[in-house]
Amino acid sequence: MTVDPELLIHTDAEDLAFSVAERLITALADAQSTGGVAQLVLTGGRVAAEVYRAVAGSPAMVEVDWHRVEFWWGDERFLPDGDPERNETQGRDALLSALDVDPARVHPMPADTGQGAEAAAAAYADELEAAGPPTFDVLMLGVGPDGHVASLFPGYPQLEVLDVAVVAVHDSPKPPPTRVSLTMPLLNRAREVWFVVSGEDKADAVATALAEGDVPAAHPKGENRTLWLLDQAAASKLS
Ligand SMILES: O=C(O)[C@H](O)[C@@H](O)[C@H](O)[C@H](O)COP(=O)(O)O
Repeated sequence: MTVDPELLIHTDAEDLAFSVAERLITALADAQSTGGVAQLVLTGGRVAAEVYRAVAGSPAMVEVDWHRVEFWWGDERFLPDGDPERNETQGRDALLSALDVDPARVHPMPADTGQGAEAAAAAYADELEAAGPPTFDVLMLGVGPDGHVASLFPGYPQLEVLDVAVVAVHDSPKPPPTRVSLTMPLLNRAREVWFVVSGEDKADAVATALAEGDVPAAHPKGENRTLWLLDQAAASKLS
């Protein structure tokens, strides 16, 4: 069962980042409250990195047993290991390096070792098959000005792929050109889907997505909750 999206609008990007950070800490602690492992899917991008830095700097972060959080990624820029543009690199720099994580529970998408993005996608699909949860607890998504989520771009064939978990993306309109991404079925395999969106340049995409228009961001829905966590600028085209 999926429910209607919930909008939470924040004053500005800083307020958004701090609010989402506190919400994430609470959600992970709640997911652990029955003694289990919290399953989190990270996204890339500037806005997400601000959230990660706010989590790492929050006094409340002690509420989470970070050793019992499983970290996945929704997409990755297919670049060599350690490349500063990789979502993994940015996630480690902004968040993971500040936490006492269990390295075995950190699942970055493969770096470019010359194997090709298709092989990387297949390898991550295997990892999800072997170690992934039936349902993620929280799946975070940024949204592009064109309404893309993860590395699923408007008009790209990967949007229609329903029979595999992870795909390679080439000629991405957002650099770098080659990426690896969860497919839409996986973006819907979460108790909560959180869209974290800041800035006027996203306002049209947000309005289109919430009107169930023809953008990728219109499709991911949480099984329990779908949260649109916005600043006023990103919400400025909502009627
Ligand atoms: O690899 C990436 O770039 C992301 O995963 C992508 O989906 C991102 O979340 C959006 O493009 C928003 O990015 P910004 O927050 O930088 O606008």
